[in-house]
Formats: sequence, structure tokens, C-alpha cells
Amino acid sequence: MSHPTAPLTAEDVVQDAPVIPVIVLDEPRHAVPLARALVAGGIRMLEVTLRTPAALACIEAIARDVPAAVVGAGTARSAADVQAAARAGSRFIVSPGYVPALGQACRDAGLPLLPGVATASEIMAAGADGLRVLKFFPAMAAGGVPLLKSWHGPFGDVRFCPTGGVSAGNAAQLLALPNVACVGGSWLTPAQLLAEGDWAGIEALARQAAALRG
Ligand SMILES: O=C(O)C(=O)C[C@H](O)[C@H](O)COP(=O)(O)O
Repeated sequence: MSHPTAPLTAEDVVQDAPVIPVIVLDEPRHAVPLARALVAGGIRMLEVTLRTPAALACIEAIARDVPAAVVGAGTARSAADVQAAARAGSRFIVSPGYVPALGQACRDAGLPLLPGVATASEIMAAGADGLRVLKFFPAMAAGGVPLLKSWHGPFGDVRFCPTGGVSAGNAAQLLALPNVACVGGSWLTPAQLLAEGDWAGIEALARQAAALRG
């Protein structure tokens, strides 16, 4: 990334760190200290899922108060989600699946999209709309390492961010594959550490995740 506020590409999003934390926030007051802890641990590309009522306020707070973080929205399922996420200050969009309307909404908003795929046809649908950097979801349930190896033949130009069932225990094995750019997961931000406000604990998890590659 050349400048912290310059428009990003999907490549920028996946090559910044080995892990994109998938963050579920119920409490807006957790957003800023959590983002600071992750950044302190070496992880600044942060995906806040739109699964909770607090999500947009959390994205807004991180975008405003943690300039060292790059906040994006996850669980985007519709054009309206993309628009709301963009208004809140999201710099990238992650979705569990892909429909062309989502791709169009991201192009309209000028935001990179990591769309979720789990089959060859979905990879081809995303590819038809110019998308070659994809989330693989739900990674471990859908086929994990063997499926990624199978895709590498026909889709050698596609790079994946496997997410879903990824943990500190299996991330290194995924990251070793040539078509894996990074992984995503919720293990850096356990609900219990959030509830306890254990920011040092989250920073330590981020530091371990940041060290997974290189
Ligand atoms: O909310 C979304 O947009 C999703 O697609 C689902 C998340 O990526 C997974 O829930 C993360 O999986 P875990 O790391 O196994 O918890």
C-alpha cells in the first residue's frame, strides 16, 4: 500500500499480513481498543462483520480513531450492505458468497471485494467479473488443503484467502500453498477476551498470527 488512504486493491488487502481477523463486535466501545491491540500486534487489515447491530458504528469508530488500521466490512450480502459499509468508512468488502450485484456495488463504491467461493463454478462467476483474489469459504468444511491443491491446476491465476475453520493450528499448512495469499479467521478475537477487555491477550494473538509467515 502506497498511502494509508489511497484506494486499495484486493491484492493490497490479502498481502498485508498472513491473517485477516474476522471480528464480531456487539459492543461499540470495544472497537477502538480492539483495533489498537491488533495493530500493536502487527495486524492492521481488519474485517468487521456486518452480523451485529453494532457493526457499522464499530467500523466508523475504527476508521475515525485508529488511522493505523485499515478497516473493512465482512458478511456483506447485498448492494445495500456495501453502500452502508462504504458510508461508515470501510476500505474493503468481504462477502460469504458471490452475486454480480455485489461486484457492481463494490465497483460503484470504489472498494475492493473479496467474494466468498466454494466451487469451481463460483470461481468462474467471480472471474467473469474480473475478480481473481477470492475468499474461500467455508474453507475447512468445503475441502481445505486438498481442494485448494485441486484448484491450483485449472485456476493457477487465482489467489485465495481461506476462511472458516482456520486456526493457529492449521493456518501455516494453508499459508504454505502457492495459491493462498493469506487466511481469515475469528481466533484472534475470542468473545471471552473481548468481554474481559483483555487487549494484551488479543495483541499477543495478533503477534503470533503476524509471525505465521516469514
Ligand atoms: O461472516 C462472514 O462473512 C463469514 O463468511 C463467516 C466468517 O468468515 C467465518 O465465520 C469465520 O470463521 P471462523 O474463523 O471459523 O469463525
